[in-house]
Formats: sequence, structure tokens, C-alpha cells
Amino acid sequence: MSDDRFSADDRRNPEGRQRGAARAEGRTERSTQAPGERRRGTDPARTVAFDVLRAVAESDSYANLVLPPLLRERAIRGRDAGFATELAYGTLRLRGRYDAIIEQAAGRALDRIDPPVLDLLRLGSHQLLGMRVPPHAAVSETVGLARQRAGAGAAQFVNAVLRAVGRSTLDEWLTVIGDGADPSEDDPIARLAVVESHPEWVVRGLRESLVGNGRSADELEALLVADNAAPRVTLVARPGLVDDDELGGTPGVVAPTAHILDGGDPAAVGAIRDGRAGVQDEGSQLVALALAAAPMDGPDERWLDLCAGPGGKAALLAALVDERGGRLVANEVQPHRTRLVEQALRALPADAIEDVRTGDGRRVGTDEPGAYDRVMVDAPCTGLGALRRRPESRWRRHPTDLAALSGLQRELLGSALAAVRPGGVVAYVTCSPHLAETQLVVKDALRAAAKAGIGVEPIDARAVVTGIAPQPVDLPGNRTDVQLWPHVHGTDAMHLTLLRRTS
Ligand SMILES: C[S@@+](CC[C@H](N)C(=O)[O-])C[C@H]1O[C@@H](n2cnc3c(N)ncnc32)[C@H](O)[C@@H]1O
Repeated sequence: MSDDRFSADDRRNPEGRQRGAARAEGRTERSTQAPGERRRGTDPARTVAFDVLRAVAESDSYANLVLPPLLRERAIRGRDAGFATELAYGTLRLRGRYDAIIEQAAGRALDRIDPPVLDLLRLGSHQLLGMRVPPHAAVSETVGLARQRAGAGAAQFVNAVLRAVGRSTLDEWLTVIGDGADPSEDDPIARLAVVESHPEWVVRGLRESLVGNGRSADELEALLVADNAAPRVTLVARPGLVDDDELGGTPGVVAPTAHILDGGDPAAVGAIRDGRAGVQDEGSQLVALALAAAPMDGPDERWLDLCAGPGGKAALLAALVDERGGRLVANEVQPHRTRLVEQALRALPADAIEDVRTGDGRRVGTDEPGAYDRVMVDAPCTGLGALRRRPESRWRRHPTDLAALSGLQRELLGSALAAVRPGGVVAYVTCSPHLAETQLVVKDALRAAAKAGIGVEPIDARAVVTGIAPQPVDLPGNRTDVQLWPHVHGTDAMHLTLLRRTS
């Protein structure tokens, strides 16, 4: 995952170090020491990346929530912010790979390395093997940071281990750690897991899902590689609120509302600041558009987003229902996320929004039976389809999460099927492709609905999606649901099932 954008540019010198770092840190006075005696300050971009890794480890923080305010506070901008972001996020994504390399290079088990020192080694390894920072700069800058944050002894250790890491190329290391994980050469999953830096249970789940969705298991490596790449920034033009030419970028591939940016700061776009547009993965846009486009007879004026926080899909749905003269109810169980939904809906006309409320979506089916024409169930899930977007999440999730979440998913889908009127449509959506959260949940919910006397039939979501997408969508096999993939469609691995209530 190397990226030579960061090796030489107008703001960072060829060693990946910020130009004018001393001035940025207020260290502009001339020293009376000889240059060789001066202790250099640490590079702000590397320091902020280290602080993000520590926050993720110590306080269970999310890197994508911690980093932006730190960059703002420390006035790290432009290419330096890009360098810090790639360093922090890339290190977190590839942590499994680097840990296997560090263990070999250090000649000791990871649990015998202090956690902050291990984070420094991970950062140094990513600069050496993932970012094309020249080796002497990667080592000396990381050693300087180690001296400042962990002491002289730790700095010596970091120096020795990073020199050992830098003695082999990435390809050489991948052979070493792959052979270590799969010595008898009969477990390609174990090899892929360490080389492509995913927990083994995740790799197994992804493989099963590829096959269960009519794709070849041979695509697995490409999928894992795609998970390790930073996603492109994609904007959504909320229909009726913004002109296409206001957003720029290139048109989307699967969603006609999407604009893909080459770079730059989306916060600088006026329509994003005032809520007429948003930052949203193309897959997320497509599933909302598909719910709106699913064929349906009868009234089409009251829509429900059952699990709405933080509100990306609710804002798109509200814009779409408004075009039909209808209105949206947005429901979310966590009060602070309900406030985020209100914020996301701020640019929508008041009469497009019936209510934004805090409540348990599992109760809506009994509290308001048959009350809605279209219902979105964007269920809480493991997020295994959005690993590129949430750099640390793959290391936080556990197989036991699947059981807890899939129980909740079944209940939410059951509630939605009761809340939609006969003839109405439900979209079941997850940003996980895991079969336990997708196909199996739908199967069980249909069985439970039948028992409760609710008739349901599948809608051909593939036909709906094909009718919406600006370009042909690769969907093999003969299922009626849709599974998107980062390595095929360039989107998060979103799942979509469309169901019509018949009685
Ligand atoms: C995948 S997120 C939804 C993302 C949202 N649709 C969007 O596009 O911004 C799932 C949401 O479901 C909420 N949730 C979890 N349990 C719920 C429940 N029992 N009832 C309603 N919402 C729930 C979570 O708090 C979370 O905000």
C-alpha cells in the first residue's frame, strides 16, 4: 500500500519531514549549540499519528474521530495532514502484518514489548515498508519520537528493530511471515490473514460470503487488498437540494447521486457545510435509492428509517420522499445519534420530515403496525464491509459479536415487516457482507414473519439496482439480493435485500 505522494512534495522534504517544522513548533530562535549537538524536535505529523495510535489503544477511541480535531488543534494542514493521516490509518489497518514482521525483527514475542514502544515500531515499519519514506528518515524520525516519548533505552531498541525491519523488502518480509503462518502450506487463509492483515475469522467470513454470493473464492486476496487501501472521498448530491456542477469530481459508478473527489477537503464545499450534500459511500447511496425505486402499488407517502443515526441515508431518503410530496420518520435508539440525524437533515424542507425520534426500533412493528409505505432497516452490524473506512475496527471486532448482532438484526427486520403496510416495501441493509448478518438473518426473519401471519415476497433488488446505476453492475449468480464489494464495485461491501409485504 505504498503511496509516493508522501515521499516528496512541496511541503514535506524528500525524507518525509515537514519543512519549517521548527517554525511550526515555535522553535525558530538560533541555537548556540553546534548543529550536531542540537536535539531536534519531533515531526508534528509523526507525533500526531503516534498520539492517535495511543488514543485508539488506551481509550478505545476511533481513529477517524480522534485525528481530525488533533490536526486542527495543532494546525497541521495540507500535505502534512495527508502524511499524518496515511501514517496513522495505514499503520492501524496493517497492524497485523507489521506485528508479525516486528516479532521476527525483534526476536521476541509482542507481549514482551511495551505497548507505546510497539506503536512506535508499527509507525516506523509503515514508513519503511508501506510509504516509501527513505529508510534513514523513517528510522531516525521514529527513534527521535521514541526518545522523547519513551526514553533513551526504548529509543535504542526502536533503532535496532527498525534497522532490522529495513534490511528486507516488503516482499521478502511477506514471504517470511506468510511461511511462518502457514508452515505446511495447507492453510491459505492463515497465510492471507497475516500477509493482508485481517483477523483469521474475518478472512473466513469474507471467503464464505464471496462464495455465498456467487463469486469465486479466488477473489479473496483482491478483497483483502482493497480493504487495506484508503477509500476515495465520495459525495452525495441530495436530490432537489444541489446542482451536480456545484460538487465537482467525477460521476459515480453505481449511484447517480455520487461525485467522486480526487482529493481536497470536502468541508471546503459549501453544499456540504450547509447539508445540501454529504460525504457518503456510493454503496450507501445506492441502497437508499433502491428502496425508493423498488416497484410498489398504492400510496407512497410515509417512509420510515428505523435505524437512522447518524443520518446519511435518512437525508437522502428525505430528499427523495420530498420529491413525491411525502414525509420521513427517522428513528434512532441512541439520543446522541438522534441529534446527529437532526443535524444531517438540517437542509431538508420541514414538511419532508414528519419526526426525528429516539426509540427502540424493535417496538415500532407492534406500536405502529402497517403504518408505513417504505421502511429502511440499515441494521447495526459488525461493519466488516467498511474496514477500509474504519482503520482499527477489524481488531476490535470478535466472532461473538456476530451472535449478539444477528439476534438484534432479526428483531429489527421483523419489526420493519410488521410496520410496513401490505403492499409496502422494506429494505434490509448492512455494511457487512457476513452471511450470518445478511442471508441468514433474512431467511430467519421471513420464517418468523410467516409464523406471525405476515406474508412477504422478495423483490428482485438486482433489477432495481441495475435500473439505477449509471454503469453496469457486476452481480453474478442468480440471487435476488445485492452484495457490493470494494474490490469489484469500489464501494463498501453493502448488502441489500428488498422485500414486499403481501398480507
Ligand atoms: C448502521 S447504523 C445506521 C447508519 C445510518 N442509516 C446512516 O446511513 O447514517 C445502525 C444504527 O442503528 C442504531 N440502533 C441500534 N440498535 C437499535 C434499535 N434497537 N433501534 C433503533 N436503532 C438502533 C445504532 O445506534 C446505529 O446508529
